Amino acid sequence: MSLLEIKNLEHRYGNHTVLAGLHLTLEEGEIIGLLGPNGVGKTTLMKIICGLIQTYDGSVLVNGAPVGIGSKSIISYLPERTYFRKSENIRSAIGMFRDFYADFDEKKAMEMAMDLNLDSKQKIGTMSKGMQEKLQLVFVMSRRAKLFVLDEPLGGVDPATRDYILHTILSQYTENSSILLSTHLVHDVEQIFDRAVFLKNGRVFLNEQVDILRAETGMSLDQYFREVYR
Ligand SMILES: Nc1ncnc2c1ncn2[C@@H]1O[C@H](COP(=O)(O)OP(=O)(O)OP(=O)(O)O)[C@@H](O)[C@H]1O
Repeated sequence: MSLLEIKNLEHRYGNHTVLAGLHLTLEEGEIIGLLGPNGVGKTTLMKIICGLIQTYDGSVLVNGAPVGIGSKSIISYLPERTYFRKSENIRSAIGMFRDFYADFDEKKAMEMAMDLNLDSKQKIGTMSKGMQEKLQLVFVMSRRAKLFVLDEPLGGVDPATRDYILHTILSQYTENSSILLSTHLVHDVEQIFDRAVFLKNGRVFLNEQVDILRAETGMSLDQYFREVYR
């Protein structure tokens, strides 16, 4: 059974078709880069996988079952925008996550937050955008999920912190979990990808192991990305 099996997925916003017969199968134990230019449909696809968009045609199976309560319990999702309440601090947010997710590792979350020099008593609303994004990632990665869906986890953070975050992502990842990660920072992130999925015209244009891609094209993933979307 595949971790993710998508067949003939179609989604439109009004008259605007974004996903047009997309097929994608992913197995467990991989870090997958979901790549493509602005507006190609990465966030839309992630929201469908995570059950936030329910209006679509086609079939989406997570661990063999349709998207629903079961799939939500094994997916940890980092949305493109943070969703903390501004008045809470790290401690109270940890309490909320603990109540919400049975697989949330509170100790790990606090350790990672301290590693990132976040102050557990500071109100989240007074943290900078980058700090809030780091915190959100810490929480999302502190679940023992089977599939992590990370929408642009590095968007707002400084280059030094990117390395810590990549390290965090790698260290939380186990052989029977997978990570689907979208980013425009292909050069910075390609070292951690096992597989790259390129979207184009509402479909999967390419789904290949990154090592094979590099060997076959003689290019880095970043160079190949620029070629494809030139
Ligand atoms: N709520 C919405 N209503 C109407 N159109 C939308 C909505 N959300 C997204 N779209 C459109 O759907 C298309 C795909 O958007 P989506 O956010 O999935 O792309 P993306 O690949 O994640 O882009 P980016 O890399 O810029 O984040 C875009 O043309 C966008 O304008």
